[in-house]
Amino acid sequence: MTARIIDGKAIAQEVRAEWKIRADALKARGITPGLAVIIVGEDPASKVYVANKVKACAELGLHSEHIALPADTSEAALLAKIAELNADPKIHGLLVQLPVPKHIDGDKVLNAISPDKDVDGFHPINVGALATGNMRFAPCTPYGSLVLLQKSGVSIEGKHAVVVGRSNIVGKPMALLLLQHNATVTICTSKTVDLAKYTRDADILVVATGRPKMITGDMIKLGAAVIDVGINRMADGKLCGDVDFESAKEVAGWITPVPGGVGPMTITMLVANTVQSAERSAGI
Ligand SMILES: Nc1nc(=O)c2c([nH]1)NC[C@@H]1CN(c3ccc(C(=O)N[C@@H](CCC(=O)O)C(=O)O)cc3)C=[N+]21
Repeated sequence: MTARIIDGKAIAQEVRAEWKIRADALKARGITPGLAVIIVGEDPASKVYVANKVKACAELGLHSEHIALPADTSEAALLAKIAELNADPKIHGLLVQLPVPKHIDGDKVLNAISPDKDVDGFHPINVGALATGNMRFAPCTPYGSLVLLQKSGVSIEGKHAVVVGRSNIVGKPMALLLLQHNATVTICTSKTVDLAKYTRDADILVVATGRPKMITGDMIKLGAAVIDVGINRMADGKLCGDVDFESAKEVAGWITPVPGGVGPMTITMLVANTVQSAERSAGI
């Protein structure tokens, strides 16, 4: 068997076109959705992310601002910038690129972002809203992964979904979203004893561990849908996922590539959340 490759770039384009209609409707009413991204310090990986995000905002005709602060920016100065953007009516979505430098308390930063502009969905109020099924902003990577499954025709209800990785930004919210869609959900961690026992039982397998190629074909159920959230840069400069694509594609029913899988969808859902936030602020 050879898996159907889930084309994240193509699906991202399709979803962006849907959101462009909504952005255009807002602009017709004189409201341009606006996104602000704050980056503290230099991180080579964030350059691609920022470049792709700028492109997506431009495609949809959104207003976007990039605030690049030096690595030695104080916590107080960062919190002041967040307060300024919280109060800025041109800005409907605001995020601080993670991780922040060690001298800054990341939780304080997430708490400072207005829950109404928190397009990452990382503020405790929005985390709680997702956990109780009253979703406001779904975190972009899990949200994008869910849309990839839906657009690929993978059924979720009643299926066994296994999420490997329990981070606050991917694993935990992914598990909650799948649960919301009536999957039977198992969350595994790097400490899980006999991980393959769980992954081999997964109809839907989402991998977000940050460990290159740790899931191999022999750990996957025949016909499973495999979503690879990992983006690892190898010594040769090439990107690879947390799944060993070559062996996995022989067993899986569907699989996302890296790059060109979850990454483009993360950006798309960030833009979608920004448009949704602007709609909400306009009372739509
Ligand atoms: N507050 C916050 N929110 C985030 O959403 C966030 C963050 N911080 N910190 C960094 C990570 C990383 N991230 C990526 C999103 C898309 C691609 C992406 O577009 N990848 C493409 C291109 C990859 C490449 O060519 O390098 C792909 O996978 O095809 C990459 C990385 C969002 N992040």
